[in-house]
Amino acid sequence: MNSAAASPVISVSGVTKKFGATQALHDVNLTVEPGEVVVLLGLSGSGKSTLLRHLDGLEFPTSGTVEVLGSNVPKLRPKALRALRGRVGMIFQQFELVPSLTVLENVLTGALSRLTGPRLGIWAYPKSFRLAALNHLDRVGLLEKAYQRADQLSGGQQQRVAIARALMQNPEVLLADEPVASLDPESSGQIMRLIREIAADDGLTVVCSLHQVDLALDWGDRIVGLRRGEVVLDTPTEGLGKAQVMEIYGRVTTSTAELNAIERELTGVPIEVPTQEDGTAEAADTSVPVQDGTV
Ligand SMILES: Nc1ncnc2c1ncn2[C@@H]1O[C@H](COP(=O)(O)OP(=O)(O)OP(=O)(O)O)[C@@H](O)[C@H]1O
Repeated sequence: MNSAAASPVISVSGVTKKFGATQALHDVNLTVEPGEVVVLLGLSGSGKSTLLRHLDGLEFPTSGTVEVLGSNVPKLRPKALRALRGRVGMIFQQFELVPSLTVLENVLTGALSRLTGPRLGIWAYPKSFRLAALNHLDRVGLLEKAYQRADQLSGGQQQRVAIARALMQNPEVLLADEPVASLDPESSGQIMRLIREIAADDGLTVVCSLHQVDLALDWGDRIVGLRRGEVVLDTPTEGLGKAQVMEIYGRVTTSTAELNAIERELTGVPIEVPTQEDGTAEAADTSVPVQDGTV
């Protein structure tokens, strides 16, 4: 193996991010190796989007370093940052398609970082790009929808278009910010399977934020749990159970109400937490083994 292949794709070190008085990230460290499929797991407001946005240079750290594909992201000049973004595909909870454009043209916009000047209409793109876009639509199972307006598609179909658009960049890294939060369970499963399939076929490194423990355990190679901007869990999913994930979240909170809220949001089902007289949760049962927890 050569040294380039052994280098991490993502290396976040000591990153703190403040938005005014709000500390969105606190001393975050994260290393992602080539081909890894990592889930960022956490509640709303735990810092998942902020961390993902640092990886694409959409946010810059207040302190700490962010390296992606060998580049020190905050230090990049605009042209180099654009070039890096061309190697990093991103998909979002709300798909972010242009509703009035056809599916095909939406996919083609994924190639804009490789072209110069504005492009209006599919005929403004070189033939090789149009063929590539059709090929990507075929991969996500939407070839027959190529000439429909994007807003005529279901949510799951729109997310497929967004994936095809990201593929148009020929990315090396795929970042997905709650990609199934707006979808029903069946479409969610299909989209998550599709992302894994494409990641395996194309050798992509994936970092995907989710808030459902079950989905994260089923889907990722590794879970990185965020809580109030801090990494409280970083472990392979193999052999890891939901109880262990919850136990770690339990160990980093002291309030019963907060723990119940975490359980409800992460799983949809509140658990009974024994309370002490002062209303705080009893110390977590440390008899449950925790793998590599960094709480
Ligand atoms: N541009 C911003 N300006 C001010 N505060 C922000 C900004 N972006 C994020 N925050 C704050 O930073 C914290 C982390 O937010 P972030 O969106 O990263 O969390 P999240 O885990 O992705 O949540 P969600 O799943 O709801 O998107 C929150 O308190 C949020 O209000």
